[in-house]
Amino acid sequence: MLKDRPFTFINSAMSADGKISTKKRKQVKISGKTDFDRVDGLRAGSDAVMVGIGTVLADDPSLTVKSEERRRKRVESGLDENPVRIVVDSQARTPLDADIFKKGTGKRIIVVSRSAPADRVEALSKKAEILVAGECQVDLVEMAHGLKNREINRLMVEGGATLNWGMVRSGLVDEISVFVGNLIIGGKDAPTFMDGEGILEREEAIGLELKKFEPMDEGIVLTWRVK
Ligand SMILES: NC(=O)C1=CN([C@@H]2O[C@H](COP(=O)(O)OP(=O)(O)OC[C@H]3O[C@@H](n4cnc5c(N)ncnc54)[C@H](OP(=O)(O)O)[C@@H]3O)[C@@H](O)[C@H]2O)C=CC1
Ligand SMILES: Nc1nc(O)c(N)c(N[C@@H]2O[C@H](COP(=O)(O)O)[C@@H](O)[C@H]2O)n1
Repeated sequence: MLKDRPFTFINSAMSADGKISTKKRKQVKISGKTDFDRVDGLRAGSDAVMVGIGTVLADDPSLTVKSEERRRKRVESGLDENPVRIVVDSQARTPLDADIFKKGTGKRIIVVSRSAPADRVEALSKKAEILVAGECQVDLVEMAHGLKNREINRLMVEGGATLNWGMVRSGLVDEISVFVGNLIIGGKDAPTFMDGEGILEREEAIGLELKKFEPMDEGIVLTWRVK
């Protein structure tokens, strides 16, 4: 299976109660300085960094490598300054003035479904490569094959809650790293590390093997292998 798709890992930052934002669903700083630097290293070491359209609309991330030194090293080894930036966006809703287009150099891919409005796809195709996968919603397995065919061998997923779940549920994730910060956010409407549909029975749970735990800033980074 793995040879048909990239090695894929999710990185996220959550509160001690598992929230990745507040109920306002806007970007919240959970990581400390050391963790943000660790995340930057993960980005720099990846072929591509991917988010869902919910994260683009909520956070407007640039997903660039922040360290000049890391960007320089990438260029020295024949890569673009930034990994390919990917948005999973069934209906081609990515704003044309999103920061992923405005900030940093390098390739962008917008993954749309076959039902995405043609005019939106046309407009986005001037800013990014368009990868079509799925009928009404992006088919993540088809997408993963498409990314592998584009020589994306190491894929970093940076959320949000819905895409994280979709990727894990589709059996497309090899590893998870999560920074757990020293705060509680609460709220039933605040996004958690994994939202989506969830499961009904314990037997359906996705098993993990703990690989590493590392105190960082005022929290801890947990690294898990997905069984
Ligand atoms: N603390 C952290 O580390 C991070 C926090 N966040 C936070 O997370 C929140 C955003 O999360 P969320 O709203 O869940 O949005 P996501 O970024 O997870 O995007 C979800 C959207 O992706 C699209 N999508 C397309 N195909 C699929 C598929 N097969 N499976 C799943 N999703 C698919 C859907 O929209 P469509 O049908 O239109 O395609 C879906 O609504 C924000 O509050 C943000 O601040 C985000 C990243 C990291
Ligand atoms: N690792 C991490 N820690 C946090 O505390 C965060 N809030 C996030 N958010 C993610 O980073 C994206 C922003 O990236 P840029 O700084 O714009 O490059 C954001 O969209 C989330 O995916 N991550």
